Amino acid sequence: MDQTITFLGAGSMAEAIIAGLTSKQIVAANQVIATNQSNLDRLHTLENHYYIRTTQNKEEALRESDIVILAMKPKDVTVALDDVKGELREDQIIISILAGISTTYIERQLPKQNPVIRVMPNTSATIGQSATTIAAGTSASSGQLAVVESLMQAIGTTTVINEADMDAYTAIAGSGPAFYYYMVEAIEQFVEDKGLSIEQAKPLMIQTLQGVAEMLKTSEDSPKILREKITSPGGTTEAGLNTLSSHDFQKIVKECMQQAAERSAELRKMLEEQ
Ligand SMILES: NC(=O)C1=CN([C@@H]2O[C@H](COP(=O)(O)OP(=O)(O)OC[C@H]3O[C@@H](n4cnc5c(N)ncnc54)[C@H](O)[C@@H]3O)[C@@H](O)[C@H]2O)C=CC1
Ligand SMILES: O=C(O)[C@@H]1CCC=N1
Repeated sequence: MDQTITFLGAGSMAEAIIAGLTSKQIVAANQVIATNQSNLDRLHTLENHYYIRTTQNKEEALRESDIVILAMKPKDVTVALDDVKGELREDQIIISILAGISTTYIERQLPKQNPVIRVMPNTSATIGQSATTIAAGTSASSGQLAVVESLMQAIGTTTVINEADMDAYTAIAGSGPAFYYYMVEAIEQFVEDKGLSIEQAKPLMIQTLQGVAEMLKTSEDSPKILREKITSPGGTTEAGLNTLSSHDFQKIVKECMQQAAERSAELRKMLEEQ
C-alpha cells in the first residue's frame, strides 16, 4: 500500500498494529507516523523499534496522511478530535479502534464528511493473528471499506459486521484474548503448585491450546462433541469438569462476556449522552 497512516495515540494497541503492519511490510515503515499526548520517550521507543516516524506535531502528521487511526482511550476521543479536526481533509479515512464509540459520534465531531470506519482488533495483531471486526459508518464507500479491510488483513483475519453487533464482538475477540490468558495464568499457578518446571510445562500448555484451536477450526464436531470425546465415564476429565460445573463455569463465562459487551455500550453512553 502506498498510503501514509497516522496513529493518534501510541499505546499498546497502536503498537500491536504497527508491529503487524511493519513486519509484513504492507506499508513501508516510513509511511507510518505515530503521535501521542505527551510521552516523548514512548514515541522514541516506537521509532527505534519499528523504524516508523513519530512526532508531537499532529497537524504536520495529518497533512501528509491518507489514513488516520484513532488509538486513544474512548474517554479521550472528543478532545483528540477537537485538536485535529481543523486539519482534516474530506478524503482522509478515519479508522477508529475505540471500544464502544460509534461511527455516528465520530462523524458528528468532524466538520467534514470524512469516511469513518470502526474496527475492533486484538493484541495478537503483534504477530499477524488478530481477529478483527470491521463496521463502516454512513459516509464510507465500499471502496474505502475495502482499503481498510486490506490494511487490517495485514494484522490477521477480518470480518465485516453490523455496527450493532460490535459490543458483542468486542467481548468475543477484542477482550477475548485476555479471558483465555486468565485461564492460562491459573494453569501456570497449578504448574507452580505441583513443583513442575515451567520451561517443560509451557510448551505443552501452548501445544494443547494450539491443538484445540486447530480442532475447532477443522473438525466437523461441535465443541460439545469434542469435549465428550475426551471425557471417559469415571475418568480424569469428568472429575475436572464436575468441579467446573459445580462452580457454574459456563454461567460465569457467559456473564463475563455479557459484562464486557455491556461495558462497551456503557463507554458509548457515557460519552455520547453527555
Ligand atoms: N489494548 C487492547 O487490547 C485493545 C484496545 N482497543 C482500543 O484501543 C484504544 C487504545 O487502547 P490502548 O492502546 O490499550 O491504550 P493506551 O493507554 O495504551 O494508549 C492510549 C494512547 O492514547 C494517547 N492519547 C491520549 N489522549 C490523546 C490525544 N488527545 N491525542 C492523541 N493521543 C492521545 C496516549 O498518549 C496513549 O499513547 C482504546 O480506545 C481501546 O478501546 C481496541 C482493541 C484491543
Ligand atoms: O479493555 C478494553 O476496553 C479494550 C477494548 C478491547 C480490549 N481492550
